[in-house]
Amino acid sequence: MKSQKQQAAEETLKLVKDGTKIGIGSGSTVNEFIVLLGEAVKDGLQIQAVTASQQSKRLAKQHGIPIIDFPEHEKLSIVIDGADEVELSSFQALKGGGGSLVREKLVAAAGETFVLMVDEHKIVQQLGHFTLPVEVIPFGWQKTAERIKQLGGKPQMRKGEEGFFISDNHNYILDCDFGLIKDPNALHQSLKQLVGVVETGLFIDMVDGVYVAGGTGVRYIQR
Ligand SMILES: O=C(CO)[C@H](O)[C@H](O)COP(=O)(O)O
Repeated sequence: MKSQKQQAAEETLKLVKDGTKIGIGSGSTVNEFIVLLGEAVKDGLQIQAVTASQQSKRLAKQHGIPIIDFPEHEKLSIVIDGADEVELSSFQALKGGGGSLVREKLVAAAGETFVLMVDEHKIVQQLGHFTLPVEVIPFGWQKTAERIKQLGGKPQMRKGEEGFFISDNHNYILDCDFGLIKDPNALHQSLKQLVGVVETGLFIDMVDGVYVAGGTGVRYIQR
């Protein structure tokens, strides 16, 4: 039997059109999508893809998907990604559980359409059950953590296999508990103003649609 992640990935694949350039995010749901996309490429689908993480790039290459560098001047027709939480009344999303939030946001911003694939437990009334990943510059990170505390967050350094987790951009991730987030945009703006913060996992006004997989199948919710 197919998992909810596989079902969501299968539906999302139908949005990928022949002859286009697409963006691919990261995470376990995206991994399912990459496997299916690889099969479609073997069956003749012609696409080129930009990946938002080294891990997605490796997997995409293994599955025969043609990879291109980040496009400087062109738009990607669609960008597909997973998420840790989505709030559907305003279509704000929280991402970065896999630590690739900066590149995911850059790739998403280059897309004409940005679509998420999630299973239903990731749909929330208010973001913030999942701690908010914030990518920070390693230099002086303790001071950056102090500044985040002054905004009301409880930052925890993310750990990797050996010591601190290091992002693809050679930065650290602070997983910050702000409780339930009443105003995601205001929090995102406040964090972005702090010295040492590179990016937050709040994806504000970026999401165009969400495939939600649940017990009764997959539904598409358009913004
Ligand atoms: O933001 C992400 C990685 O930085 C992922 O999209 C998010 O963590 C969801 O992952 P998964 O599909 O494994 O649940």
